[in-house]
Amino acid sequence: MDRNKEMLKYPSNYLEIISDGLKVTGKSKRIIIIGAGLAGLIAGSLLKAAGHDIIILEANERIGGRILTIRKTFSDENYLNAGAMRIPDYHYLVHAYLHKFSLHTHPFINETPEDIIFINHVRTTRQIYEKNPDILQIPLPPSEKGKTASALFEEAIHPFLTQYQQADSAGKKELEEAYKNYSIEEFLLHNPIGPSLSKNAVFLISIMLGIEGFSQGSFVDILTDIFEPLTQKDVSFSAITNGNDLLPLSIYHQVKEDTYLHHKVVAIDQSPASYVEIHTNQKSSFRGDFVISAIPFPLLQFIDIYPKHSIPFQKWQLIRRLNHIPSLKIGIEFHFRFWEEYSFGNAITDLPISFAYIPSQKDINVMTVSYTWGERALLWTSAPPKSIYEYVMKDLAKIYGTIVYQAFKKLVYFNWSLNPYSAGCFSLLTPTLGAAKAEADMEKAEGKIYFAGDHVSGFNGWMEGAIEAGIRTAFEINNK
Ligand SMILES: Cc1cc2nc3c(=O)[nH]c(=O)nc-3n(C[C@H](O)[C@H](O)[C@H](O)COP(=O)(O)OP(=O)(O)OC[C@H]3O[C@@H](n4cnc5c(N)ncnc54)[C@H](O)[C@@H]3O)c2cc1C
Ligand SMILES: O=C(O)C(=O)Cc1ccccc1
Repeated sequence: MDRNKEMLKYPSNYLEIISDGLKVTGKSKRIIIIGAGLAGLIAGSLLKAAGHDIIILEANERIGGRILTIRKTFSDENYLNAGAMRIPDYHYLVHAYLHKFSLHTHPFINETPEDIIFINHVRTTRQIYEKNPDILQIPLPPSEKGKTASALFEEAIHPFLTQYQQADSAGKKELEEAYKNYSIEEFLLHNPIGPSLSKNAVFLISIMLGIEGFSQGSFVDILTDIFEPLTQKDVSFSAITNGNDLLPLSIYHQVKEDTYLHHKVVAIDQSPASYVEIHTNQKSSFRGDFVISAIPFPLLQFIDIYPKHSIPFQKWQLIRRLNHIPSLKIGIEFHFRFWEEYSFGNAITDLPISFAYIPSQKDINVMTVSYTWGERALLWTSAPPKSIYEYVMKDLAKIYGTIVYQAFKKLVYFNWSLNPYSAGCFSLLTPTLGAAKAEADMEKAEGKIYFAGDHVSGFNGWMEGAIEAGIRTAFEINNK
């Protein structure tokens, strides 16, 4: 995929707005922003710098939303990015803000030849597997033998991807329309324009590419949007040294005195002609000219909006259905970095832990020992908390050896499905939802209500999307 195509998505001025701010129009407005995640903070900081009067209402005791760096549980400078953890090299808006705030980054270790693959009770390394894919002893038809999961996946999507990359925007829309009813799993099993794969090949691809939690996701959406960075071979990733929350915290310093924590918005009333009134759980209310909802769509269902029909039927249908998929991360601080002693890499497995990532920052002893999405995360949600240690360590020992028991120091986990401030991880479009999204015109403001957040962007599920939507809404209101 042409990584620069993402840049073509943006009006050229997004990067200028990050470096120079919005144009000062002299027409100061009061804007209420719901949510102090990345999107809300970006919108608030830009509007404030352009001379507007802003208020940010945040339900939680902290800012940052789904960027969550857990520190206090661990010793010394150790931390776990329990939410956003990696930044694709072509997410230009994120990188522009990292530059603006002089935040240091280091390469995020997404995959290495030393990664351990433990699938079908077979333990091997990525470099051995890539030379001999049949080592996993997964029953495959002759046409699929000797091919890696990536090769099988690339063969299956190549015809579509070639057409899509060569098409102009009208052609892309036609292709999206033609294949909008396929889930990723359905496309791979009953490929309309390429080789169909066996069930076992789709199983293998799901495990190796992490789409197991997304199997019912829209083929078009997964390939062209949400999963794109993870399925392209030549994408590199980075992470903010000492924790990804340093990005929202850097922005927060600019709007701290305008932000109310512990203020959960419970109602938006845009009935009055000349203002919108926001009510919170603190029995306080705030009036403004406009409001930016920078919270996940699922949570908007808990907010009363007046007049009821000020949100069109199609958009309410989407708000109700654009649920966030489950996700759970488990981190362990170890007494010593055993992975360095044995040159171990990350882990990819069909065991319950699914993915494990060794820390990319060299002096950190905290490993992400399990990262799951979708139904794989639900398995952990069902586990009694006191069993999590036992289940995790059993899997880790199979992959890294019993050294993990000697090295163990402290375990922490974060279940995004049980998080009242996000209702899960991020939204996943199913084929029918893709159509509903197009109909609902998600980005369009409804009266005085503007919509920001990764879910109303070209980068759903990524910080890039939160920034894009934050800039878009600030830009639109500033020009009113
Ligand atoms: C497990 C996980 C892994 C991820 N990995 C990556 C990654 O590697 N790279 C990447 O780029 N992105 C990743 N993401 C996605 C990224 O974190 C999000 O896209 C981004 O942080 C979303 O920002 P946002 O401002 O749109 O929403 P949020 O961060 O969800 O912010 C919404 C805010 O609104 C607040 N809120 C909710 N309801 C109310 C209410 N009623 N009143 C007031 N406030 C309210 C919440 O407390 C929250 O602070 C990951 C996310 C998760 C969960
Ligand atoms: O990189 C990650 O781990 C994320 O969660 C981002 C993401 C977003 C959407 C699909 C897969 C990964």
